[in-house]
Amino acid sequence: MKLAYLGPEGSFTSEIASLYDQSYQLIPSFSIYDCLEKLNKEEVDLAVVPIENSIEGSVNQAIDYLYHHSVFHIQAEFILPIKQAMLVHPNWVKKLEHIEGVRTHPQAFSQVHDYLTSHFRALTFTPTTSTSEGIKYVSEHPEQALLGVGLKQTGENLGLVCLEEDAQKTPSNETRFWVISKNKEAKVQLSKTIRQTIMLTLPEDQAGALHRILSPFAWRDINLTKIESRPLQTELGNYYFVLDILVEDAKWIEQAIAELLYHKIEVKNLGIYSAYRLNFDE
Ligand SMILES: O=C(O)C(=O)C[C@]1(C(=O)O)C=C[C@@H](O)C=C1
Repeated sequence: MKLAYLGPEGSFTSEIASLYDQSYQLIPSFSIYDCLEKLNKEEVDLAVVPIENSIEGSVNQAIDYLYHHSVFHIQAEFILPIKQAMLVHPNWVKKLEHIEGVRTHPQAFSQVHDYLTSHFRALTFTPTTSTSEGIKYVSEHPEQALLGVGLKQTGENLGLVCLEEDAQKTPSNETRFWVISKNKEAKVQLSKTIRQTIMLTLPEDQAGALHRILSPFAWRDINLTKIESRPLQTELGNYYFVLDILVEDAKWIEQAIAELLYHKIEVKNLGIYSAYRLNFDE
């Protein structure tokens, strides 16, 4: 069985992929879109993708793909602490004033933007499909005065020097990842947090839409951990909604969903899954 992840090896996503289930063959993929396409075309059994970061918010490419394509099931959620290391080729360690650019994933770039502006002059930012892709480029181009950003270990394995281990804006930087399947529903394991995610589409021009979405949950005392609207990509002003629900009693959630359906709200159910917070420092 195969599991697609955002590669190359050494990305934050690969950390999750390699600890998920050792029996899967890991398939590094070029982008989040590519991972989910492989899953949708059933070339792999699972895909692991980043969903949300505590500094930068949702990973829209992943959320939108799940809404616009097929039926997917979330198998599990992992929350990983993210330490963004600032990495440079040894050639440039003593000549940091010559650094001209940074090559990394846009999420990582935003997370370390403050560090870059306070330590370097204006740098050219070149987006890469993952942090590990950027780090690999920096290590393979010693003649270019560049910085890579991402996992310290990935940089050091490729011969780069770490200038700063924790270059992100805030000390608590975390990213949520989902392990996703296409046809297989999740077997929910016992965990501290059990969540359910649904995506909602409203009938056109409904007055009090947000109220209609929230009230079935509010009066049943169901805890929502996130609500977000995303453009439907039809025309300006049309949205779909993503709700993360804390599962305490699944029966009440079923009833709330039935109420939504009664109001002609379309519900795409990504299922009930266990959520785990990882901390490698403990
Ligand atoms: O580029 C990586 O290493 C990834 O795994 C992607 C990703 C993301 O898209 O959010 C994952 C965690 C960090 O927030 C930065 C980048």
